[in-house]
Amino acid sequence: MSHDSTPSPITAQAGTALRGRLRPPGDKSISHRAIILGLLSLGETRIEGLLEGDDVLRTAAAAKALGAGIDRDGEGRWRVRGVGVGGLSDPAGVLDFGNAGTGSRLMMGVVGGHPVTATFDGDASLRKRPMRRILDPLVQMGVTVVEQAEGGRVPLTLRGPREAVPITYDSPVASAQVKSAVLLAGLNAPGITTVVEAAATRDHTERMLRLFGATVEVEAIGPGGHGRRIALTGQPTLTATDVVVPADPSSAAFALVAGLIVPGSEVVIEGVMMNPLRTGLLATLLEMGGDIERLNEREEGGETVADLRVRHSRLKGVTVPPERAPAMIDEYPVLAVAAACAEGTTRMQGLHELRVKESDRLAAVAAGLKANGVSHVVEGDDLIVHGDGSAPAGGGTVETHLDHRIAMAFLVLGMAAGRPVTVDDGAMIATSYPGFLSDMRALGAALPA
Ligand SMILES: O=C(O)C1=C[C@@H](OP(=O)(O)O)[C@@H](O)[C@H](O)C1
Ligand SMILES: C=C(OP(=O)(O)O)C(=O)O
Repeated sequence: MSHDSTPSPITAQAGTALRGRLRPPGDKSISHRAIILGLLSLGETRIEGLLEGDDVLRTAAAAKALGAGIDRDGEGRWRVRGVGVGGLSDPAGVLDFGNAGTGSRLMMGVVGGHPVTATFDGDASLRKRPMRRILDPLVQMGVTVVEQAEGGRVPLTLRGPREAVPITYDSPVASAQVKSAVLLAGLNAPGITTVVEAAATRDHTERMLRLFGATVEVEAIGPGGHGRRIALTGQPTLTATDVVVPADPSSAAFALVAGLIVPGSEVVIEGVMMNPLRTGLLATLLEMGGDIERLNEREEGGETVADLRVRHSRLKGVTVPPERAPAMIDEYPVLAVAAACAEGTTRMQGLHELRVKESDRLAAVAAGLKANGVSHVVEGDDLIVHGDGSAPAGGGTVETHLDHRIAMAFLVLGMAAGRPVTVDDGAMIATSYPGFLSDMRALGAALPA
């Protein structure tokens, strides 16, 4: 998403109850990976339900620049003709990933496993995000960082080695992006590339690699079996396959919380992916007393999905332990909104990774709560929100810092607050959920067209 244009503020206000059904867009993590593995396989991958948000469109453009043939057949229906592992060519221009951490970091892994040179860049938000976490393992695999902005940031240029070295990487951060970058680089390395993670993060890369024909062995390790050792056998022939993308639980989160906090609401959110490494918010909202039913569980695209029926509920404060963070890392902004409407104190612990997202989400959420009269405190890496069970005051303007989730979360707050809530810029919503405003309006939310 280029952000040279003037900001577009959006205001949400409390209105009638939310009612009806909605299907959130395709999962962003799976959408990026479907395009990337399409690029790295032989034959034509057909994707259904692809998220057509700006982040994913950037990944598609980068895949094309690296040699893939890409066609859009209709809404969410895409075809990718791959070049196979080892088949990438030098891109003609800079790979501009806009606002997308996932797209840029995973593609750094792809490029790093091939003897090609590519320059990565992005918007003002992406230019602030740490890339050393990706560059460190890639350098161990033989990649040369030709150029980089200060502190290991984009714009940066990578040159992959003639043959990547398979490594065992003990990841210092709980990050699916780091894990995925190493595994994707390992695809074109002879031998076994292993990633060890102390806490399991979303496993879409591992699952999809298998779907395309790679051998990936996964072992639960560490106390309580919460960690993972993932071993990929390098230089497989990946075969194009069909991918059906389930609805994104991180996008569903907004309607889910809105349904809980707007009085009188009853909403069904359809086809939401229930991968246990993505359901931390659901578990937390249930603990808070949320009336949420999991209906019609079924398999879609290799994942369990369910329809979620949510009704307005009296929520109570809870403690969210740090070990739950990987399973709900993108959902804390909207959980903070639920906490603002709950009775009692909600403690969200171990949120350090929130500081390196599209914005410093810990600071951005705290500032947004303050602007809207919600009592809270940040203690180290913990966010503590005090609610009294009544509607938050609202009336504030929230700075979104080019962060889609901050924008959507505070618009949800506005749907339940005493006075309207304005976000200073809604443009970034299109990176992950282009239909957000119209979907929420269809349920009855008082949002501008
Ligand atoms: O791998 C992925 O698709 C993602 C991993 C997470 O990031 P980290 O790996 O930085 O935790 C998450 O925040 C992001 O939205 C998507
Ligand atoms: C953190 C996110 O995405 P990314 O890292 O891909 O920019 C997100 O979507 O909340």
